[in-house]
Amino acid sequence: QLSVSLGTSYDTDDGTHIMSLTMCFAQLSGMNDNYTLREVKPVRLEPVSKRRYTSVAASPCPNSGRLFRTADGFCNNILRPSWGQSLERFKRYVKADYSDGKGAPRIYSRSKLCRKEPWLRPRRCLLPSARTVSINVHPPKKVTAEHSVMLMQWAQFVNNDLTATAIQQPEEGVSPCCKNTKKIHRRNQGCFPIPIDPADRFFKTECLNFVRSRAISTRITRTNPREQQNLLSSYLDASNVYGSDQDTQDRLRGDNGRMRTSARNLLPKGRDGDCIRKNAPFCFDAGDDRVHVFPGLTALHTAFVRYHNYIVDDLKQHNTGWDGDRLFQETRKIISAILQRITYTEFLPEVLSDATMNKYKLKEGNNNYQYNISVNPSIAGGFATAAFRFGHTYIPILMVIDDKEVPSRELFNNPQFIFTSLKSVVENTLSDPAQLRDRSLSEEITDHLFETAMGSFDLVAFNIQRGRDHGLPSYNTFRKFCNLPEATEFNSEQFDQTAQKALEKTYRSVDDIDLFPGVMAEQNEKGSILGPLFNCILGQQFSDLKLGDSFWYETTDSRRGFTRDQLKAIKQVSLSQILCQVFDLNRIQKNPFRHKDKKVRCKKLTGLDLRPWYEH
Ligand code: HEM
Ligand SMILES: [Ca+2]
Repeated sequence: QLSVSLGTSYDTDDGTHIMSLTMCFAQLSGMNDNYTLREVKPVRLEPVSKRRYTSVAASPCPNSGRLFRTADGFCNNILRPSWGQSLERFKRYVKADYSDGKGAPRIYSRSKLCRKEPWLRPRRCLLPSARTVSINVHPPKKVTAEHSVMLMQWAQFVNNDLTATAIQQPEEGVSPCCKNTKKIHRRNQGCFPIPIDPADRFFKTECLNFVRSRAISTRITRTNPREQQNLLSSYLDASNVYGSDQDTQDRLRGDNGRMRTSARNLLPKGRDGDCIRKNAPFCFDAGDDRVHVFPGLTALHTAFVRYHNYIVDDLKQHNTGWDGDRLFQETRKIISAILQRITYTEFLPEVLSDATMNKYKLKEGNNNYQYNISVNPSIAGGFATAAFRFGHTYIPILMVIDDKEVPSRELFNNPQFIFTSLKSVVENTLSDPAQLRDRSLSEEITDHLFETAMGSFDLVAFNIQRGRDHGLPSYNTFRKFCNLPEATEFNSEQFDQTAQKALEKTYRSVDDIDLFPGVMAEQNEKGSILGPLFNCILGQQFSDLKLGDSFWYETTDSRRGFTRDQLKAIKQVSLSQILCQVFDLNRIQKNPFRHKDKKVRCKKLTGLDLRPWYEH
């Protein structure tokens, strides 16, 4: 079923090849025959984050005059300039757990039961296949949520501002991965295929191809184990709109501070192989290359490029002395601030409990934001590889577009409806329900992800396998990190009865439970759609992203922040109002994340008052 052609690859400094996940999937699924990789620039082998300056004077970062964010996040922290910069390593909240202590995936059970004959050397048991965990612990169930598909889309849009893991290409001769099933568990190389049971409900192959994430360093030891690399600036800085490096930013920029667009004010034309182009005239270009993954996501990218241009056009009229650079940077700063504010004041309260919002100081303050230069704003593995993947549970089974039901499997990576029916995509992203946040996930993503004639994938199995690839410790280890009691038995009270049974059927030991299934199986915390461990990991990461960002929108540093009046104006804007404005809607829910919320006339919502930016 899966015959794989790996196409072109790019050599980096160290001779390995990297690409992002979408590219990898596109290739593995044979999405496009003439698929070629976007050029990947040579990558620093060693992160420079060990470098620490003890004084502002010694730091290479400017610290006077009017300051704007760099494209890649460099120098946001003037003493640790590479913290949060694109191409840096993921940080870890909990020490890595590799099966060889260095970099081989976590594959062995803690259980001692696998010695068949007592006189022989005990044999270590393997963990269950990630596909088996997916089938047993995350079966499909059709229950819709009070939340709209827009909540799922915002989560993904934010995610694509924060994290994209660099993927290694399998070595020549090793690919396709599945040809080497015999030794799969012992490999510390590019391939780590997911075994499939012959009785699998859907897949008829022996295994699913899986390419390991790129190791940031080739010098791996027990004290310096394998680490993964984030291709994005980790800051919530609208890098999904503007790119995570200067070249991408330059490519996306138009004249006079504007962003480039294409006919009918859509995103600019990108490279042919970046999407399924069957019925679309072209693929788009955007700050993050996963822009086509779902129509609502493409719509949000379109929304913020349009909004950028709207602001630039207004400021240009009033500040005739500003050149294109100034117009661009001032607007980019407003857009990043609005993205931060929507995320922390509109989105997070929908998913985290009030207690978590308070504990991690995630609520908007009153002129009392304190930047903390010793907080590392990089993304943690446990967040990217498990916790923030909670959004996958929300992916709908279908979407209504132009009054027709379209199964999600036909929407992945397919931009055709953006060209034909953008307004309908937006309206239905707002009014269609998301799937309920529970441990079940739809077959659209567990059997039919990125489906083509060549085959398809299981996203849940990938989440679990990715965790093992990254040496992510088990669920219980993270419970300990969060000061939560560890599960000692499968019938621990944080799981409901059916989840207990599913976990027990799948794992030999409670200490084997992978983070993703464990956290997904937890019962929700009061006032949250997520359990306590989710609340802790997400709370901690969003706290780091806020306290460790010297350009945080509420900063009182006059060189990096806004004036009082500007901030006041920013605090009037809402996601609903922006969507109304850029898509010319008539009515919308005040809360775009709840599909049943009462709709109001768009005219009633307050927009961004740009007068505080006018220079006269
Ligand atoms: C239409 C919906 C979506 C599809 C088809 C999709 C697909 C994928 C795929 C294929 C991966 C890579 C898996 C791997 O090999 O490790 C991934 C990663 C990820 N997804 Fe999704 N996803 C969707 C929505 C979401 C949503 C709503 C969220 C919520 C926040 C989310 C969060 C993540 C995260 C955090 C990662 C890891 C990113 C990285 O560091 O590389 N995804 N997704
Ligand atoms: Ca970013």
